[in-house]
Amino acid sequence: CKSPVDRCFIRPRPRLTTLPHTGRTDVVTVTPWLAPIVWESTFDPVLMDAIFKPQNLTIAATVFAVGKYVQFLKDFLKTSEQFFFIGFNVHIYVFTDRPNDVPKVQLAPGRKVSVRVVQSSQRWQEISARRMEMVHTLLLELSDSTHFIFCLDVDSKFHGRWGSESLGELVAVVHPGYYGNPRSRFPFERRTKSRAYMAPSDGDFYYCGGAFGGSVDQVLALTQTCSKNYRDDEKEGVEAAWQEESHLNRYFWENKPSKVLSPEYLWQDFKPRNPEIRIIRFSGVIKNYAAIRPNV
Ligand SMILES: CC(=O)N[C@H]1[C@@H](OP(=O)(O)OP(=O)(O)OC[C@H]2O[C@@H](n3ccc(=O)[nH]c3=O)[C@H](O)[C@@H]2O)O[C@H](CO)[C@H](O)[C@@H]1O
Ligand SMILES: [Mn+2]
Repeated sequence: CKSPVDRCFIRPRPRLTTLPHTGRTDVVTVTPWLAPIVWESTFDPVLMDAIFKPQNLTIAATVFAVGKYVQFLKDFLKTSEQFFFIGFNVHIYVFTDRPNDVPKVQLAPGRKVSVRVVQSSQRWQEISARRMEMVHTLLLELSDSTHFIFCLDVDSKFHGRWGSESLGELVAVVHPGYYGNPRSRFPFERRTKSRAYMAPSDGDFYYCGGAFGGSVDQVLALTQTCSKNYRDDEKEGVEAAWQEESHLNRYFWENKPSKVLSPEYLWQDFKPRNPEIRIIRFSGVIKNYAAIRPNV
């Protein structure tokens, strides 16, 4: 047998009438609109890479490190070298107001970091929310040679594989804080005056603002809508409960993600690991908000 793709002919074939031995029965693995929900043991990483690697894809990632958040870059970049799309072309775009403080991290062949200088703000809410329009501007400039993009929080580290299994046209990550809660407890924007408004009966999952992605075209559309809605709210003196995360959730309600990533793809270090979380791939570090944000 020549390639890992061929290997699927010699490994035990899944039988449709019995639960596959590689599947999961303790968690939901498909949405009601038939998008996969990616958990450990629902995919074969060797097979997935054998499908995607020959396509010579370039994966972009954006990360913002404004003000004191530059301190998170070193671990973010170093751990991305260990776990994020290993063996693919990866281009990480760092947006910062402190370009001289961006650490030099040793990169494997095919991997690149670019720095883009952005303005700071006196409010962390604005720094976080304005990411949408800056990502949108970046995407307008990218050539056809970039295929997929992920937009990630910087205050985080990779701890496990994040690879080709996460690729899709429109990719959302379920927020680690709310996946056990009923819809009524999701912290959606509930005021009708905001464009991020969600009615009590609305919502599939509560998705996180700290990680999302998809094809360049799909993320272009997403960032255009979310940044416009944030700006239009702002003109009327309205800021959604969780800024761009609220607008993102509204967007994913109207535009269903084609792939959903489980909270393995954005955990939080302060949370104990629940039994269904067999691997933590990416996780937010514990931080002292008062010490690192420009406002409280
Ligand atoms: C895990 C997760 O889903 N986190 C989301 C959550 O809070 P978080 O508490 O995780 O927000 P945060 O403090 O990490 O801010 C979001 C991101 O904005 C950037 N930043 C923020 C402040 C600053 O002074 N400098 C700077 O660079 C940085 O990339 C940071 O990772 O809610 C926010 C809503 O506003 C965002 O949706 C975050 O993505
Ligand atoms: Mn964060």
